[in-house]
Amino acid sequence: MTETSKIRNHMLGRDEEDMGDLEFEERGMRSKILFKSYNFELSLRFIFACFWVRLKGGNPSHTLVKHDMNSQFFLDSANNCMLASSPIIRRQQLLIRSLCRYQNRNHMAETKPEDAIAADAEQFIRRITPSLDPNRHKGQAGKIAVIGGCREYTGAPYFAAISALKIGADLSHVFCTKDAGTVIKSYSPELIVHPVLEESYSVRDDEKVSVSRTVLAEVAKWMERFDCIVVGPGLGRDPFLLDCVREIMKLARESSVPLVIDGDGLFLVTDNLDLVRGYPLAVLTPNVNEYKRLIQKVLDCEVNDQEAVQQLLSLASWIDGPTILRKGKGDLISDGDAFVLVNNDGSPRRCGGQGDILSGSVAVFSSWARQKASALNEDPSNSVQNPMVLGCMAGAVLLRKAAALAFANKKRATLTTDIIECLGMSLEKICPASSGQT
Ligand SMILES: NC(=O)C1=CN([C@@H]2O[C@H](COP(=O)(O)OP(=O)(O)OC[C@H]3O[C@@H](n4cnc5c(N)ncnc54)[C@H](OP(=O)(O)O)[C@@H]3O)[C@@H](O)[C@H]2O)[C@@H](O)CC1
Ligand SMILES: Nc1ncnc2c1ncn2[C@@H]1O[C@H](COP(=O)(O)OP(=O)(O)OP(=O)(O)O)[C@@H](O)[C@H]1O
Ligand SMILES: [Mg+2]
Repeated sequence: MTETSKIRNHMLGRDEEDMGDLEFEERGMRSKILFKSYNFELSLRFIFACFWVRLKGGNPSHTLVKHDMNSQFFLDSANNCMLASSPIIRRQQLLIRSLCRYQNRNHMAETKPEDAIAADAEQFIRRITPSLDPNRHKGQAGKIAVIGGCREYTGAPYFAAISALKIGADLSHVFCTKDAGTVIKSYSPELIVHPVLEESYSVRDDEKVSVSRTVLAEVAKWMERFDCIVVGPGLGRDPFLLDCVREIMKLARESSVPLVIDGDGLFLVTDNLDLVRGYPLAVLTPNVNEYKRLIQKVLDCEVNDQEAVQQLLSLASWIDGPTILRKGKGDLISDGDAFVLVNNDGSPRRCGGQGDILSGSVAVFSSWARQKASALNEDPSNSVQNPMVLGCMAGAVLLRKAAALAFANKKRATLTTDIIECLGMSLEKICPASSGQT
């Protein structure tokens, strides 16, 4: 008998008719069970049934109980049950209420909440950006790697990697396919390019195992030197290539190297959620399509913009660790606990590549935030100060400022390279190079 059948049987008890308005689904991955009910009592009965079944040896790894829009229970793999009264849920609700208040106040034109949020974010950027101290050596301001770049896409990994340098990282590497290597090198001598990845068309079936090992070894040599790895810009969807990248991600996780996952990296992760599940050093940066796929896969429903905040919190709770930055007109960020909306002015141009700038920026800022947190001995498990959330917030604010500045200069002709050129000036306005802050 499956765990869900046991739970269902236990819940049914004597009075089967009480189960009237239940929606009960068994999910494929790791016996996830989603239970929705508008009946509070039934939700509680479900939780007790789960505990009972687990006590008897069952172990559904994640159980989400939704009881209308106002409360939610989440049982994690350690059988900890977050009830509606838990601090985490209370904080979620508080943040949602604050957001609503902001929206209302905005309607009444009393204050501009986006300005207030942007000001907080700018203060935070000032706090984490390292000073240009002559005593620091190369590498201390960040070593970033981008895994991406194939025959079709050479722009995306370049945009991500060069943005990291323009913001202030010391070294930026790109791991791409052989075809893409020379092209990316020719865009910039600043990037360290490793053309080590292979696509199916260039590898015979009988070579695949050994080629895959070689690729992993090539990346492994460098792995622990990186402060953050961006996986996915311009990676493409070749199955052999994605298999190799999956192994690289496992290795990065074993080595506790933070990951920013974007573009085709999200395509890979959406079908292999265990790569990031329970990993708080991962950031997912989905665009509209990528978010839709994630929501369908994880929550098994459609994107609901009326409940955007709640849905993002649920998604992050399910994935249990990573921070999610949902890109769009406003950038929504959550790690399942904290929630941030970034919506300072950007550019009305939607040219391709802006998400790539963002992924490189988030990699740098989250590395700086982690560095600052460890220098101050801040508790990294305190998610109010989750450096990955703060890195997302800083990256989104800066990208939008740079995009606004580029648009002011170039109008309809604004391209991604123009925005990259404005990163330095935008950061300078927030955090002047001569300010000497530490
Ligand atoms: N200058 C550059 O080099 C730039 C390169 N870029 C790079 O492009 C890559 C894709 O990112 P994107 O943002 O275009 O994908 P997105 O909006 O999810 O999909 C749009 C539609 O296309 C489809 N589709 C995509 N890939 C497909 C495939 N291989 N084969 C078949 N279908 C595919 C997709 O279909 P679906 O995902 O629904 O299956 C959806 O309908 C990614 O690596 C990104 O980094 C960008 O960063 C921009 C600048
Ligand atoms: N409607 C909008 N108004 C203002 N800014 C936006 C809007 N949509 C997106 N952005 C900004 O552009 C950034 C990139 O979002 P976008 O949806 O273009 O990503 P993407 O599709 O992954 O980009 P890429 O072409 O690099 O793959 C967002 O983080 C946001 O700051
Ligand atoms: Mg993208």
